[in-house]
Parts: sequence; C-alpha cells; structure tokens
Amino acid sequence: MDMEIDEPTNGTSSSRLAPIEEVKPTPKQIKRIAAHSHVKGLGIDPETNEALPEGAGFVGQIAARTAASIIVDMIRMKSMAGRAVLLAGPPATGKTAIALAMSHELGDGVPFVPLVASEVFSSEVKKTEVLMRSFRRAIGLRVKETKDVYEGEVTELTPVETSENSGLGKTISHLLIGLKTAKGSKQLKLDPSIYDSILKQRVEVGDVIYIEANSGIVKRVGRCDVYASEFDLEADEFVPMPKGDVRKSKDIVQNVSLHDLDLANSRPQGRQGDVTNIVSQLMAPKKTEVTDRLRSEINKVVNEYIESGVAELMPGVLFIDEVHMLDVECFTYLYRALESPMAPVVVFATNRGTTTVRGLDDKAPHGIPPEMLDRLMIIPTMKYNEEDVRKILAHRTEAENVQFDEKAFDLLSRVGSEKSLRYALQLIAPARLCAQTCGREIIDLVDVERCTKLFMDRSESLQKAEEAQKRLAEKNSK
Ligand SMILES: Nc1ncnc2c1ncn2[C@@H]1O[C@H](COP(=O)(O)OP(=O)(O)OP(=O)(O)O)[C@@H](O)[C@H]1O
Repeated sequence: MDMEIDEPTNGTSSSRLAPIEEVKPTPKQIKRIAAHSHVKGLGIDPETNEALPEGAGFVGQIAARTAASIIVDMIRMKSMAGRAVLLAGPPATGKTAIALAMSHELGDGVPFVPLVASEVFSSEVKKTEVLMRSFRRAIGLRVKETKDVYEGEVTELTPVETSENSGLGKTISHLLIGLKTAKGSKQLKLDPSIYDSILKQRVEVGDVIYIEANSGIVKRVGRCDVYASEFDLEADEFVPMPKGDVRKSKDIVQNVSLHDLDLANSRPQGRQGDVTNIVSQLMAPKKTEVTDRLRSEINKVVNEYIESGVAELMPGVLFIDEVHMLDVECFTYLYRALESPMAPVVVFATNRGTTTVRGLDDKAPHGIPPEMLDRLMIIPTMKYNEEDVRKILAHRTEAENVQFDEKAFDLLSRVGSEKSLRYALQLIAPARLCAQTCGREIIDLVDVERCTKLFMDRSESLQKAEEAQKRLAEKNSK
C-alpha cells in the first residue's frame, strides 16, 4: 500500500486554508489469526529425519510428527496413493495441526483437501458424490505444454469503443495491447472478448502477461520488477521483463485437479476428451452434473496424456477430520474408492475412543468399522505436559501478538495443563480484551483470573450439567 504522507507546509499556508496535517500511518490492522498460523511445517531434523523437540512452530508430539514426515516422504515417492492414515488422540493434541503441517511440507504443487466428515451429509448432493468430488480434488495433474504465445510487459492497454447502431450505447470493437520484451515490442489488435479476462485478472500497464496465440487465453504472470521500488509493501509478485521476441513458443505448466477436469469436461461446448482443450476451458462457470461415465472418460484421457509424457499425476492428500461422524455407507464407499488407481492419500483424524459406528448398532474403536481400521496406518497423539503447554501457548501469544505478565502466563499455562490446552488458547483473546478495557497492553494476572471465572472449560460445564440433572431428578422424585 503506497502511504501518501501530506508533509505539513512551512507556514506559507494562509489562515484561510484548513491546516494540512500529516497523515498518521494506520495502526497495524488486527487481522484474524488462524488457529494454526504459527505452524509452518513438521519441524524435522534434516540429518536424523526425526522431529525436533521444537521446530517450525511445533512443540512436542515427536513420535506423531516423525511418523507424519515418513508419510510425507512416501507421498513424495508416490508410494502412498490409495492408502490411509488415522491420527487418533485426545482433543487439542495437534492432529489437525499435523495434517496442515504435512500440507506445508508437501508444498503447493501437491493438492491438500480438508474436509470435515459431517460435510458429506449435504441436502443437495449424495454423500458418496461429496466423497468422490473430494477424492478428485485431491488428485492433481501437472500438464506441460508448448504453446505459441505473445508475452511481454504491458505498455499499452486501450479498449477501442464504437457506437452501436441500435442506440444501446458504445461497445468495444477491439482491444489494443502493447507488449514489450527485452528484445522488442509489438502492438496487438485483439478481440473484445479477451478484455473480460484482462479485467478479471486486473491486468494493468506494467504487468507481465502472456496471451495464447490460438485460444486467446490471457495469463497475468506478475508485475514487472522495474516497478518493484514503487510500493512500500510488496503486495504483488514481481517478475523480470521477458527475454526474446514478443511472439514465442513457451513451455506452460498448469496444475489442475481431476475435479476441475471433470467439471470442464461436463460442459457442452468444446472438443470433448482433449485434456489440453479441457484445461484451457477452465474459466467459464459450469453447472452440470458430473457422472461416473464422464469421470471414466477423463481418466482414460488423463492416462493417455500421462503415458505420452504431457501430463504428470500428483496424488495429493484428502484430510477428513472428525472421521467418527461418517456412517457405514461412507466407509463402504471409501473401501472401493481407495482401491482405484487414481486415489489420493486419505488422512483421517478423530478424538473419539470406542464409540458406535454410525449406521450400525456395534461399537468400534474411533467409530470406524474394523474392516477399515485394518487398512489404516494409525498415528497416536498424546496429551501434553505442562512444559509443552507452556511452549505452545508461547507460540500462540507470539502469533496473536499479545504480551502476558509473568504471573498471568504462569496461571494460563497451569490452566492449559490442568484443564485443557484449547481452553487456555481460547482465553488469550478475551484476556487481551479485558486488559485493553483497563487501558493496559500487557495482560495481567487479574485479566486471566477474570476470564477463567467468566468462561467455563468443558469438564466444568459437564459437571454443572450433571449437578443440574441430579437436582431435577431429586425434585421429581419428591
Ligand atoms: N504440538 C503443538 N505445537 C504447536 N501448536 C499446537 C500443537 N498441538 C496443538 N497445537 C495448537 O493447539 C490448537 C489445537 O490443536 P488441533 O486443532 O490440531 O487439535 P486437534 O487434535 O485437531 O483437536 P480436535 O481433536 O479437537 O480436533 C491449534 O491452535 C494448534 O495449532
């Protein structure tokens, strides 16, 4: 953001004019801090391949993190597709954090699709369709193509209008774009339909773009780095000015998911069954039911492209949290889906012990049928000791940019280990608010004490509910 500061004048302004005041920089915007923003990875020691006691924002849970890093290595070696992992442990022991850390370790090229099990019970779509869509979203395809493109830094962007006979006002007859490279420049006269894509990607003069010669697809690569010093905060991605001629053959790599291809292929227009054509049609909105027949068509085409070396399959991770919420029908569907040649790695998480499998009367560990449990690689997570709780809270207070007085932090750590980590984490924000209402930036002991009285943790609330139930039963028995 370019911070325009109006410098105060040197007294030359007459008393008639409003005094010019210096624009104060806006206070640091308090952004919503995500629950796992402090976790940057699994924190693995590159020498030993073991999890460090503290690393990448993670504390403790060494065995679980080490096991997760082995799973990540197997995914990278593509020897994990179609297998499933279960993260099982008490609440707030880092299961979700580990799953997200695995996604960080795998990098952007590998899809990571988070799903809460209860999402499958949608009123519009079948449970099995929700699962299949999530499966297909978690399978990436890296398509490499050589295309004729016009590439360069935009030096001119002029929509040429023409007045329409029908009197409905002006329309764009064509678009003039100037492109410049280190070697030359070219002015292009383009069809007005390309202008929508330009506006959608907010292309401006100074941006580096390429336009596919045969399909007219525009892709904004970034802002030319000659403008890098223009902004105080680099809010954009800066790229060097392209070399060579404006018109060139360029290797283009696109990452898409099988679900994207399914949806694009289910649209009526365009040549069916050509993945490069399908990939290039990904722009327009689509509202069409994807059938298994269409999916098998896509699978066939994708296999052809993989065999011809044009595309590379990138099996990703489907993370299903609260897996005990799935019913027996979903588990049955998952058995089959996991056996298909194009299946992602499925990571389940649950904090339940032995509980009823939904849809059956039987109880089973974690609410998962034994036939499925046999197929899972189970990673247990353990409760934290007070020292780990203290370190985790320290990471969170840093991520949320709050400061605690020492006694206040000791009380918070004690609450975190005696009651629950999540309860202590949830007290951070209200404690800060209590301090701020008393005009303090540093959270004091009284603020934490006040919040522990105002907000109950789960066990306290359960105890009060049982006491109320008991009193009601006694009253009814009189
Ligand atoms: N070992 C850890 N290191 C750093 N932060 C952690 C660790 N374990 C948990 N956290 C943090 O504690 C909070 C709760 O963790 P998380 O949501 O992963 O627990 P969970 O096991 O998934 O809980 P639930 O079973 O209730 O879903 C999150 O903010 C998470 O980032």
